[in-house]
Amino acid sequence: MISIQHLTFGYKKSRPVLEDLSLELKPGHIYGLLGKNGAGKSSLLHTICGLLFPGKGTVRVTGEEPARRSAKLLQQTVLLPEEFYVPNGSVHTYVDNYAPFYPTFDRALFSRMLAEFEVPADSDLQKMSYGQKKKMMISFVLATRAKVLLMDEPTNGLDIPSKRQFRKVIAGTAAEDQVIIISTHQVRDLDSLIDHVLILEDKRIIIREPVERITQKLVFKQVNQPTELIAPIYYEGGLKGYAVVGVNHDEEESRLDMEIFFNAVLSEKQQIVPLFNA
Ligand SMILES: Nc1ncnc2c1ncn2[C@@H]1O[C@H](COP(=O)(O)OP(=O)(O)OP(=O)(O)O)[C@@H](O)[C@H]1O
Repeated sequence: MISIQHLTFGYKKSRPVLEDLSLELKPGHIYGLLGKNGAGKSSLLHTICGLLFPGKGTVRVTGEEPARRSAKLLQQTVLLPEEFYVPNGSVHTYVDNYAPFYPTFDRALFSRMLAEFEVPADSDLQKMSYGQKKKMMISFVLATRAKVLLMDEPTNGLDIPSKRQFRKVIAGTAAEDQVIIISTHQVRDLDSLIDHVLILEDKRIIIREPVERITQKLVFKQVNQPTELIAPIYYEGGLKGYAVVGVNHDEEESRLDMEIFFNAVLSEKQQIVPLFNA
């Protein structure tokens, strides 16, 4: 569905943000895109939807180059940016104006999601809070039923019940023919939703793994002392003891702690990345 080969992109030629980045993404999955501030996550999402153009290499979405901005592809690729603009008017007016760009737009689904998020459909967009606008935009993006949904920090600004509703609506609408990429720093909001982890570091994707494979290779534990795990690769102390990551030598079952995994990968790249390339 999404095939990126040797992509190099930079706002200035002399300073690439993404360099020789290759990535294949398949439909039917929810990918969590993680990376430090400034790693290039938003730039990558903008390149996938054709708002930024590759300097070198190729980006293909359903076989087409997004940079060509064909109507057929634009109807099937939707980006929810981190910062977005809403025009004057009501939610109804917004849908009347923008839904026609998406032939698969599902108005009934949109109304159900607004109700789920408790956003009144007759609200004036300019009078809504940031969180309410965001929930309207999330509902719109999902209701397009587009094949490629790209969301940049979608849970920023959502209150705690809305984060739970967000997980519920995504889990309830994600389809087998869709690729969903969610760029986030709020991994704890989403770690039950994401089924593949992408880590962008050093201008390329250094981890692209299904959650099950991560927990096959690594074991995640909460312990009183880090030494309770033989040869831990990484640990972090907290109020309840230590979160520890080690090599899963004994095929132990554990639950992926995405935040600890991300920190472990960045801190112990040399040890962890080769485990997945083997
Ligand atoms: N419009 C722009 N012009 C010039 N440089 C830019 C522009 N947008 C982003 N950059 C630079 O490109 C790099 C990657 O930015 P990008 O927004 O893609 O990162 P990010 O991983 O999404 O960051 P964050 O997690 O902070 O949102 C940063 O060094 C940033 O300063």
